[in-house]
Amino acid sequence: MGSISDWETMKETALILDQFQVEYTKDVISAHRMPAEMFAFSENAAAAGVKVIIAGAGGAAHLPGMMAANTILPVVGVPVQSHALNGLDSLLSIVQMPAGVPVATTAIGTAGAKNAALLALQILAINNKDLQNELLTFRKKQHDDSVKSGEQLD
Ligand SMILES: Nc1c(C(=O)O)ncn1[C@@H]1O[C@H](COP(=O)(O)O)[C@@H](O)[C@H]1O
Repeated sequence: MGSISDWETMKETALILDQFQVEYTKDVISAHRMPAEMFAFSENAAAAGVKVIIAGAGGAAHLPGMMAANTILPVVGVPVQSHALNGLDSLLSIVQMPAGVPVATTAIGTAGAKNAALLALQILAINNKDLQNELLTFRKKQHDDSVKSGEQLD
């Protein structure tokens, strides 16, 4: 994430990765404030065994795009809700990548942070049958909880 102030949002990503017991690292690496560290991380990530990068940032959210510029690992960008523009600035900064350097952009805020984890897990599950089954169980629980919530209206 671009700042520790993003943690309130990005902890939702971590909670889901914890739930699936997937190994990950979390850190503050800002393209704007820490360009050398951002460059080193994204350039070395694949060799270090990273499979997917999730980058959350707000405002002029260049971090996901700059990470994506330095690696061919899939990058999932989470637009953190900003105060001034409610995250529309974050969303547009992340989603409007030029052709050739994709960033998979989620919804703004905590829904996006959760979906970033789930999308990363789905990418990892392509070659992992156990993870596929865990994701199917997750979806089934979500389905059953939704059905139950409707039944409470009866
Ligand atoms: N968008 C970026 C980048 C970047 O893209 O490199 N670095 C920090 N930031 C964002 O600035 C916002 C305010 O940061 P502070 O709260 O630290 O002032 C955060 O949402 C962060 O992601």
